[in-house]
Amino acid sequence: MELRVNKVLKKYAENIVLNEISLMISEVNVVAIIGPSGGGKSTFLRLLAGLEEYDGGNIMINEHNLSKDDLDSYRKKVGYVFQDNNLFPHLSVFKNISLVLEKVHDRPEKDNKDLIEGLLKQYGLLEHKDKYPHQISGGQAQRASIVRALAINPEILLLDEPTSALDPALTYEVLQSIKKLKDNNKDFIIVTHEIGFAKHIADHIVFIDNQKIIEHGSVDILNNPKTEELKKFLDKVLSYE
Ligand SMILES: Nc1ncnc2c1ncn2[C@@H]1O[C@H](COP(=O)(O)OP(=O)(O)OP(=O)(O)O)[C@@H](O)[C@H]1O
Repeated sequence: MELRVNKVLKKYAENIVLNEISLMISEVNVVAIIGPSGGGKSTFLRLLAGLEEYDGGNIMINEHNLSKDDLDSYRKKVGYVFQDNNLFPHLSVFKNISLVLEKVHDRPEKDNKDLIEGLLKQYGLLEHKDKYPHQISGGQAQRASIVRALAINPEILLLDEPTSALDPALTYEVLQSIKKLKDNNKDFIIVTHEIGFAKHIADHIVFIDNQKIIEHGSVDILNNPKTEELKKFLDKVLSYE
C-alpha cells in the first residue's frame, strides 16, 4: 500500500485529537499503529477508512484522495473490523456476511454462498455458519467479522484493536487469523496493544501519542526507540510480558 498523510488535523468540537500529523509510506503490506490510550489511534484509523472527515490537511491511500474522492464509493473498497466485532445479533454468521454483499455490493444471497463458505472454511468457522453471534465465542465472532470484512475483497483492511475485548486464549485465536491475512498477502493496517504481535507481523510501525505521530519506521524502532516517549511506552507495556 501507499499512504500519504499530510498535516492532517482532526478536532472534536474544539478538542484537537490529531494535530497536523504527516506520514509517507510506500511498498508495505502491514502497518501497526501503537501508542497509549487516548492518543488518537482509533480516530486516525476511522479517517483512513473514510468513516469520518478531517478538519485540515490531506490523506491519500493508494490512488484515493480522501478529501476529493467520493467517500461513499471509497468505503466500499475498504474492509473495517471493529473492536467489538459489531455483528448483527439477530442474524446468523452467514447472513451477517452476506448482507454486506447484498446491500453494499448488490450481490444477491444465492451468488454469495461459495465465496462465504470458502472463506468461513479457511478461517475455521464453516461449522458455525448458521449460528447467531450469541451462540459462538467472542474469538469466533471476531474472526467472523474479519471474514465479513474480507468478503468484499477489499483493497485494504483496517482493524481497530480487534483483540481488545478478548481473553488471552481467544486473543491468540484471532491473532492467528490476522496472521493468515498476512500469509495471503492482504494489505492491512491494525491498531493494536499487542506489541509482540506487531513486532512479528508488521512491516511498518507507527507510534501515536498525545495527538501526534511521535515516531515511525520498521519494526526495528521497537528494539531501538529514538524518542523518550516511545521508550517510556515500551518500558511500560513490556514490563509484564
Ligand atoms: N466521537 C468522538 N467525540 C468526541 N471525542 C472523541 C470521539 N472519539 C474519540 N474522541 C476523543 O479523542 C481522543 C482520541 O481518542 P481515540 O479513541 O482515537 O484514542 P486511542 O489512541 O485509539 O485510544 P484507545 O487506545 O483507548 O482506544 C480521546 O481524547 C477521545 O476521548
